[in-house]
Amino acid sequence: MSMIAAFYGGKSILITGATGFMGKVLMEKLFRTSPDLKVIYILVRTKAGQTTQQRVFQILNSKLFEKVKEVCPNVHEKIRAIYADLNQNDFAISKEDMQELLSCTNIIFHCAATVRFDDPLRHAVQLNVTATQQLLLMASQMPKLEAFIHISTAFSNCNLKHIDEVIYPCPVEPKKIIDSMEWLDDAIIDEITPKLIGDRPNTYTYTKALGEMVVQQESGNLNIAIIRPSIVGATWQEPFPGWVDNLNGPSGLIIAAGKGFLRSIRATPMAVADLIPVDTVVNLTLAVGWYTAVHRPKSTLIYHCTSGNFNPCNWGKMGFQVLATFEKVPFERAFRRPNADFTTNTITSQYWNAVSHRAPAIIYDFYLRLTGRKPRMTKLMNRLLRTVSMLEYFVNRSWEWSTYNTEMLMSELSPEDQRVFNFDVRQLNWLEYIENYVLGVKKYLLKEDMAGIPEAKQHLRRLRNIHYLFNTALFLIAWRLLIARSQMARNVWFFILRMMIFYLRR
Ligand SMILES: CCCCCCCCCCCCCCCCCCCCCCCCCCCCCC(=O)SCCNC(=O)CCNC(=O)[C@H](O)C(C)(C)COP(=O)(O)OP(=O)(O)OC[C@H]1O[C@@H](n2cnc3c(N)ncnc32)[C@H](O)[C@@H]1OP(=O)(O)O
Ligand SMILES: NC(=O)C1=CN([C@@H]2O[C@H](COP(=O)(O)OP(=O)(O)OC[C@H]3O[C@@H](n4cnc5c(N)ncnc54)[C@H](OP(=O)(O)O)[C@@H]3O)[C@@H](O)[C@H]2O)C=CC1
Repeated sequence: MSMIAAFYGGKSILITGATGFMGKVLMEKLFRTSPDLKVIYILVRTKAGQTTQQRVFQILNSKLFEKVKEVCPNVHEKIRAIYADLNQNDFAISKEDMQELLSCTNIIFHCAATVRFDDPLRHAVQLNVTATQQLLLMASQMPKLEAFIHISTAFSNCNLKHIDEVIYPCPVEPKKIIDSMEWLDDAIIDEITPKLIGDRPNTYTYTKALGEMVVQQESGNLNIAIIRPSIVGATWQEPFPGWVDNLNGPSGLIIAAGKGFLRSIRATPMAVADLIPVDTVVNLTLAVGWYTAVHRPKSTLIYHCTSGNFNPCNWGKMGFQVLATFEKVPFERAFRRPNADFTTNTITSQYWNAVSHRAPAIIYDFYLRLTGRKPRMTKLMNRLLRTVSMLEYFVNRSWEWSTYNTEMLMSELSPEDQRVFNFDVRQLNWLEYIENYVLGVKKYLLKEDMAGIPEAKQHLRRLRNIHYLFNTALFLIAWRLLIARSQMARNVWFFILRMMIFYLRR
């Protein structure tokens, strides 16, 4: 019997960010392994015209939850969606709901965040810092609370090369930042943002670091732990391999590469690609919840959920395997044939951007105009290149994360828990994982059918022929222009012709 699964039995669990990528997998695993849990409260806002109930209905009816429905047929009765907006005071939770949350909650998993790299500082602070502070305040009023688990990121201190499982102070106190957001206007905030974030690449990593400081400062008597995952990718094993439902991290780039939009990138092939499957993060999170509640460590423990020091893989190897998978299972209606040119040089990268990305987009838009359609490719390409430029920071550096606490926890688990809540990435076969990841992107993000593979392969052959034709035409035009202008080129051309005739006559 799994001790961790048994621990969550009969518990009332509060999850923020349950509608997000990680939140959904966390809920799924909880219901599947502890179907006798009492209730999962989830804080949900309305979005895209959907009520909170409709959003929950959609999640429960997704493929991700198919196994859960077998194990826990009354899952819809055990999930209690509470309307909440983490940007509002008291999260805009009704009095009755708040009362229920305060009096019943046993465990909190705080996953909600804005993960956008380009969010204005005010918004990122509101969600990643102020909301965390408010949630801690709520937690301090919960008499039955056993553990508060905060999800941060391994990149909250990405300005350092070696990162320990400790909280590093930021030069300006989070409280001062929160206060200043109240009275500074947007223009001034924009102006001081680069100074505040310092040598971090974006507001996301900066505000996640501030969030950790808030956790440390406001922890009071609470039992708290912080988990720092690196780049979270599709599921490795559970509930099935390759599940992914958003474009963050590598997923969007896999689409862009598979559809032939992205063919080169400024990336260091030997840099460690610190990907971590989402089910691994969830298993560690649940194990940490159990350990924190049962063993009540004296101080706030931080757990790095990373792969680099256990089972390193580099971007070069990953890119290669992604391309190999595209050969077997190509994406439909590609713009160009997939390719992967890695360059570490900024000038070469700009050259490839012009030749491989912008020029084909301009030519295609010209073709759309000629055929009476609205040009769109240049705009799309500009957006993609902007996204890529934001991710480049993470594919040109390697970090070392110490994993003392994570290893300690692994050794504390019974063999059964090590199996059911496996977070040992040493067992992960990267080539297999990447292949499943690409397949998952095709199935669950692009919603493409495997029956379309022969047609997709045929389309790629057509693109290859167009490519050869285009290059031959370009060469002939260039050569014709050269011959018209240079005696030397004419001499070479006639020499080649004479040689060809000579050999043909023999
Ligand atoms: C698995 C192996 C990977 C190999 C890669 C495959 C390629 C192989 C061969 C290719 C050849 C080239 C070689 C490439 C190989 C190099 C490897 C690259 C991979 C890796 C990169 C990962 C780095 C991630 C680092 C993460 C570190 C921190 C981790 C965290 O803690 S948090 C989670 C990470 N957060 C994010 O990823 C958020 C990023 N997104 C944003 O910040 C924003 O969305 C934005 C990018 C700034 C864009 O904002 P906009 O306002 O402009 O637009 P919007 O959000 O509305 O979206 C616009 C359209 O763009 C689409 N889109 C959104 N996000 C992405 C994305 N990440 N990638 C691609 N496209 C994206 C969005 O859907 C919109 O589309 P539309 O609706 O059609 O317009
Ligand atoms: N994905 C990754 O690569 C990594 C993620 N992390 C961390 O993991 C955690 C989960 O990330 P992930 O699941 O990928 O992120 P997602 O963007 O998929 O999910 C974010 C969640 O936060 C919720 N949320 C955002 N704003 C509000 C709001 N104002 N009120 C209520 N809820 C809100 C979202 O709700 P809604 O659906 O309504 O938008 C969603 O449920 C985050 O803390 C992130 O920092 C750490 C390392 C890597």
